[in-house]
Amino acid sequence: MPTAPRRAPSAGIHPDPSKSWLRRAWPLLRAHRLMLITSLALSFVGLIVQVQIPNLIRIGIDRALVAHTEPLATYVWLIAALALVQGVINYLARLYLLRTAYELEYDLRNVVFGHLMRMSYGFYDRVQSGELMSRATSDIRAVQMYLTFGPSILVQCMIAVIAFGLMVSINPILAVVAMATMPAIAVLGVRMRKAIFPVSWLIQSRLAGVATVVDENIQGVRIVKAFAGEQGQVDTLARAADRVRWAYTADAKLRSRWIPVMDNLPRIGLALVLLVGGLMVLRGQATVGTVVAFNSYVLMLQPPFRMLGMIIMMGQRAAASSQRIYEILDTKADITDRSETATPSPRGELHLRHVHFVYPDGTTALDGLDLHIHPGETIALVGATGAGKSTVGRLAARFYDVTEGQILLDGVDVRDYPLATLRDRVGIVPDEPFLFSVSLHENIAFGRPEATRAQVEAAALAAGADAFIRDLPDGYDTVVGERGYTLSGGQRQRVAIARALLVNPPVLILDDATSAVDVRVEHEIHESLRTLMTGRTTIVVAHRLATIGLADRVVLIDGGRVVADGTHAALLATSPLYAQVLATVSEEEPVA
Ligand SMILES: Nc1ncnc2c1ncn2[C@@H]1O[C@H](COP(=O)(O)OP(=O)(O)OP(=O)(O)O)[C@@H](O)[C@H]1O
Repeated sequence: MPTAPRRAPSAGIHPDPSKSWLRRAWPLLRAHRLMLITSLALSFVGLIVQVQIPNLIRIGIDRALVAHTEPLATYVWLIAALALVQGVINYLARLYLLRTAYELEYDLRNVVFGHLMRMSYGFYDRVQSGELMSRATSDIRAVQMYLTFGPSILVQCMIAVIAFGLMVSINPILAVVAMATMPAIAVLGVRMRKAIFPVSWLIQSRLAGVATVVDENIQGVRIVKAFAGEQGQVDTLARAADRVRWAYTADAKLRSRWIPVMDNLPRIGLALVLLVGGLMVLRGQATVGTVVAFNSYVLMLQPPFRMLGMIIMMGQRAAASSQRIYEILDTKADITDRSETATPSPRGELHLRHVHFVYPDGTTALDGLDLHIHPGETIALVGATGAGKSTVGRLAARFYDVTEGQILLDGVDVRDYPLATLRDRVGIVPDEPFLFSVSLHENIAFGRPEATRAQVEAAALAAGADAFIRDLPDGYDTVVGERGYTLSGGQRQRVAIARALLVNPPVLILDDATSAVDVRVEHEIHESLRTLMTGRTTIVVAHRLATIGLADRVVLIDGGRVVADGTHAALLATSPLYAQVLATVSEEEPVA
């Protein structure tokens, strides 16, 4: 299916954090100002038309029904025509307003997601994905709503000014009477929102809580089932759902207390207009048409006054939401292109010099590691759990930057490569390969989206994946289930190997690529791995004896540094620690 070309966001957020949230969001609004202003202008015109209708009713009643000086039909047609015009104008105003809102949301979403994609591993170590999801959805919506619906509500409030002017020109005393309840409606509206607002927040966060429980259980359903944890999880969900129920009930109680009050206030306004207006009619100071028209004005004016409270709360919510979005956008990506140095032609020589590395949470993983790997060499990294083996690969591919020391690829510091070039030259097959819910072709071609079917098939063939893919109902077009769970561990592993093969990097890091599979499948994968390793420098993080067998040289790591380096046989003979680590490894070796 051809994908639509992506529209780049029209604008971003002002980068200066010292500015107010609205000023920082200003570039976004400005980018869509034409559409927003058109919508606001249309809605203003619509309101002017709307305000004319009660006045026409007044004239119609007074002249056609009371004085009999003009035909009734004239007014009926006139009002119907104005209603039609107002309908068309309102349709356009609403259309443009919603389009502005969704364009703005599109921009904000793209800006936030683009920034998230630039962030490094360190950032994702710190933040919770649920928290990010909520920022990327409900916070963006809250800001969008205020930026677009806020001005629109303000324009609607202008109706009060226009209508009041018109009422004063008809009957000043009755105009004041008609407006008498409006301040009370505005004040009570603000109070109502203030009372309801915290509960709405509570509902939002509790709904997010339920979503987290559901999400974790769907993601972790295999563990839940494996440990017969279904009942426990159902109870956990019931507790979260009960918290939501409580918050909704509290919200319902508040609303049922406030809404009748808010609904009845305009009726008091109507009664006042009838009382004062009626007395004036009896004394000949006003016409019947005026009383009817002012009734309509009272009803027309109360929604904008009610909405004042809403706009204040929307503003507060948007301010809080924008701060959470800005927090993400203000976090600078720490792994970025450093300089524009000429990159040497790839040979695959990797040299780690006195590398120290401390994870963002303070854990020291590497502590003065020295390692030189020659082009085309395959080394196995061996060590006890937590020794720092995987960290070596993460630093070589620059998922993190070294704290001290240097990693040189073909004589140039990895930090001096453009990131895209570096990632092309250092490939990683992780221990838990991640597959996207797209076709197998797209999964294999992830690093080379332009690859042809023939290239994808060749990579899959070399990785030993071609045969099982062809057996699937749609072959290479088969869409794998979420995270590739419709495939077996060994199949996923082979798809990941094919993905790396297609990119063809001169340096390859296999992070324990066979840990998830049984010995028979491991044997088959080793065949694929051998193909993968030929002609390139390879680091294998090895947990199994068989994997160590793939390497020319074994490097033993302990406490974040190299403690022994040589062939398997030499290390076995000279390093008691190596023998000890191997003994643990062999114990973990699954029985075939
Ligand atoms: N993202 C992280 N944040 C903080 N500390 C981490 C992180 N990843 C690893 N560590 C810590 O760094 C140290 C080295 O971890 P590393 O994953 O490199 O070990 P390893 O030798 O690959 O272990 P294993 O064989 O168990 O996979 C460990 O103490 C580990 O707890």
